[in-house]
Amino acid sequence: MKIALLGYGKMGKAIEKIALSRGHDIVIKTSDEGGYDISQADVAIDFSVPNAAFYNIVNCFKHNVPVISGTTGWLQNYDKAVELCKENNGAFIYASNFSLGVNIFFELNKNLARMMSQLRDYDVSMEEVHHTQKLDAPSGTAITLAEDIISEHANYTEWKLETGREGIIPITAKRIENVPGTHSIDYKSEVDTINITHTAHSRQGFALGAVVAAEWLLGKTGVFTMKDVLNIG
Ligand SMILES: NC(=O)C1=CN([C@@H]2O[C@H](COP(=O)(O)OP(=O)(O)OC[C@H]3O[C@@H](n4cnc5c(N)ncnc54)[C@H](OP(=O)(O)O)[C@@H]3O)[C@@H](O)[C@H]2O)C=CC1
Ligand SMILES: O=C(O)C1=N[C@H](C(=O)O)C[C@H](O)C1
Repeated sequence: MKIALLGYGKMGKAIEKIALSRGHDIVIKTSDEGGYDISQADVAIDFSVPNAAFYNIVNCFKHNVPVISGTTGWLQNYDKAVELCKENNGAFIYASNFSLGVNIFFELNKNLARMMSQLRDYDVSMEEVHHTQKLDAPSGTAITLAEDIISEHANYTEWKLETGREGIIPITAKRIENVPGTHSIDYKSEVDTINITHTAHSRQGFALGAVVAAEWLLGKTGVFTMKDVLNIG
């Protein structure tokens, strides 16, 4: 596959290594908005910055190039991207987290939330920890986890980056040098705490998931998620 890397930072470089090891070619690697011909690529992988992702994705739709995006912090435009994908008969996968481990963790989180919904003595809270260069907070993964709890748990309708109030999931975002990504969910009562945590040891899991998603998307049209790619849940 000829791959365009839209965003050649920490993730772009990790994806390049894995893509090459799986026999793919990198035909574009860019950290700019333009100055390349996207139609040279069979597939594009966008890991850029929040204010660039939407443009990069829509540019792929316009040139009939399937696109994977892992960029977080641009989701106010996600519905518009889906609409434009359909209008252009394009192919698109966004995931807040491409790693297999986190996608299993997403399922665990939903199942746990469903069970805890019966137990009114427990309050939920979430913590995410990432490296200090991260531009967005809370992380995209934390937002997915919180939205999944809201959809499964009768007590919660919102999340906020603050301490808890009735009906609100409090999320704490910490920034510590070199942490690839840790997400932790606590259900706390007076007598005990139930905790589930996912800890990424490197960026390799995110990068492998993105390349696997790109391989899966080639030749398809439509809007998909990692659940479709991994066939889990
Ligand atoms: N979904 C997932 O599994 C994961 C998602 N992420 C997300 O991916 C994104 C990138 O992460 P990471 O690689 O760590 O960040 P980096 O800051 O290391 O890389 C982002 C790159 O994008 C470049 N860039 C800036 N503007 C544009 C543009 N218009 N088009 C293309 N590239 C541009 C930046 O260039 P410059 O430095 O010159 O501005 C930089 O090289 C973040 O949103 C992060 O949250 C990260 C890991 C996993
Ligand atoms: O910026 C990062 O590094 C990461 N971003 C994603 C997010 O916002 O959830 C995924 C992963 O946690 C690493």
